[in-house]
Amino acid sequence: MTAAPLLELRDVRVSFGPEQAEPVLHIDRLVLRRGEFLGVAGQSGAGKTTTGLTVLGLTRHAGARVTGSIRLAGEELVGMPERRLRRLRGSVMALIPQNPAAAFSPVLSVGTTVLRALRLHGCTRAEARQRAAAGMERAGLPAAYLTRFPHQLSGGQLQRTAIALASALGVRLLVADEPTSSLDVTAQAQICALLAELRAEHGTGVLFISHDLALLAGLCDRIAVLHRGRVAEDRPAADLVAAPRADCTRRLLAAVPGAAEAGTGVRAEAGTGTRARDEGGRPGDGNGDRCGGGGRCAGGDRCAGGRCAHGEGTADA
Ligand SMILES: Nc1ncnc2c1ncn2[C@@H]1O[C@H](COP(=O)(O)OP(=O)(O)OP(=O)(O)O)[C@@H](O)[C@H]1O
Repeated sequence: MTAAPLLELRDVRVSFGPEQAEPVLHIDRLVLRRGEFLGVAGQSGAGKTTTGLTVLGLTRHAGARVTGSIRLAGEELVGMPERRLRRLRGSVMALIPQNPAAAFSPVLSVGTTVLRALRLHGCTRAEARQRAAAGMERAGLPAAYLTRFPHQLSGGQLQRTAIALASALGVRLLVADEPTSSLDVTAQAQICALLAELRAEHGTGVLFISHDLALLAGLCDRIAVLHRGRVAEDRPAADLVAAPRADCTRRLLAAVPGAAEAGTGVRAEAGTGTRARDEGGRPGDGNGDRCGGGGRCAGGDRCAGGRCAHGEGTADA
């Protein structure tokens, strides 16, 4: 049985500037199901970020005109009053930005930001504290880090704190806009594994925006490739990278290091399958957890939450 769409975009057009301006984004249809990872790929300027921000109702702040239909769990977002949208952002959907510092005030401890967000969405003070600490623990960070200011955390730690908040809020939809592009491969793997845990625990659907097809291939169920604001192809990740149909997809694949030698097949190098713990967290066992990638992968079973992030297969393969 096919799961009902968590998010469905239909004939969505986004334009900036004068009334008669051509839309920079025109998506006929894009669907994300509950618990699904949908990769959104495309070269620079293709419309990836605009897609994510439009779903969250944030392009309107930049003066965009948005028409068409965006339904989240059946509720229409296009034209929704800002007040209601604000309530949904944080309780039902959230953004993990490329630069996590943007999500935190530089003059507040990250804990203050996290607790405020939780209180805003109905938690009592005690509940907020408990959920924030649990979220940090899940993200592999000591709860004591909540007392730190953003500049006292590394990019990866800050990104994990942002995900800890999303986890504490139990959001159903996460828009992750290039969340790992500024991180090293270990931190990248930690973020991917964390997102996969969110999926496993809350059934969170993730719109994962990246120009990195190898990363998306290892992490996502499906990938939609955008080209000049249109969906050029939208197919199961494995099929898309094995046999790309659109020229723009082929170009993105050609840009993956090593892809030229390996033909079109991309071996995703997204995760290492291990999740390091920062001091004060649960210590890793040094071996990493075992990978669920059908026994063919040397990673851990945290490797994208049972779905192998190494392009080797899936846990139940
Ligand atoms: N606020 C804005 N005003 C005018 N045009 C905009 C605005 N935001 C985005 N655009 C245009 O929309 C198009 C898509 O931009 P977008 O940032 O979504 O691309 P992208 O695929 O995320 O690119 P990148 O990978 O470089 O971040 C571009 O042509 C861009 O110039």
